[in-house]
Amino acid sequence: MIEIKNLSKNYGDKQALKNLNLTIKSGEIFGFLGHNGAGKSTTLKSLVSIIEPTSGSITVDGLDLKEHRQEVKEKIAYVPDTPDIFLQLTASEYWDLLAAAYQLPEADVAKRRHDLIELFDMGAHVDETMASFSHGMRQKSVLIGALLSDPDVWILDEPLQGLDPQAAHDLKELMKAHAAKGKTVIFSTHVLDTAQQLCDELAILKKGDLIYNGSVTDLLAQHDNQSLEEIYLGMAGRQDDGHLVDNIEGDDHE
Ligand SMILES: Nc1ncnc2c1ncn2[C@@H]1O[C@H](COP(=O)(O)OP(=O)(O)OP(=O)(O)O)[C@@H](O)[C@H]1O
Repeated sequence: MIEIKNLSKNYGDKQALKNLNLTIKSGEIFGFLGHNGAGKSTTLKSLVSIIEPTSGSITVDGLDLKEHRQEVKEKIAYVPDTPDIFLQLTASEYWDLLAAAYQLPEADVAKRRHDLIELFDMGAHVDETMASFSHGMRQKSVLIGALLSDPDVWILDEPLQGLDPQAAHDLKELMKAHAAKGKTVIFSTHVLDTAQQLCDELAILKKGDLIYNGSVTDLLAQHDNQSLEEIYLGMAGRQDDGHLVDNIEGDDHE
């Protein structure tokens, strides 16, 4: 279980996160939704200690992140929102580097590495550089690297971005299977269908504020016959009755 208490993050005088309180239970898929700049990546980066929160605390399975940083990090797989990293390395060198950093014995990791490469159809590309990859191939390489150590908690920032339909399907199945084993999957997405399909629980952020936390089922039940898109836009969206689109593509401009 992950507990986030009174978490705030300021960048200079910009408040990216305002007093966030959340409990994320093991065995569930937890999704973060929110417009660009709402604070999703800031939250996820705080959970993996990439950024230092301005205030508040995070505990993972009862361990305070500040006091047990290394121990907690070993439990976590993190996929950042951009896969443009270690571009000079081949995919194989990148995974070797991660296995060494996590001190994973070759014998333990070999089968999982092989299986992940096969699942994401990267076998023909292991000796090619990350720089030569398409966005989706880099994303697959980063996913394989993050999941090599078989950590309990997966924290995935827009993980489906750029994946082909097969890889997206496979990753969603992996996420469900991981949660079904009683482990934790946390991810952010802008794709509401994906959120509806996958999430047990949701947090919706708006300009650093938490505006909804609960199950997708409850959210849909509270809004008769509305789609998740309609509900989401009603809560987090702009109230402009469509005139901004008309300004650009309306009849007056024909
Ligand atoms: N390193 C930084 N320096 C200054 N401001 C930052 C920094 N990182 C994020 N911010 C600001 O913090 C706010 C939240 O950003 P964050 O990246 O968490 O949003 P997000 O919800 O992940 O957005 P997106 O959907 O576009 O990825 C934004 O206003 C952003 O400009």
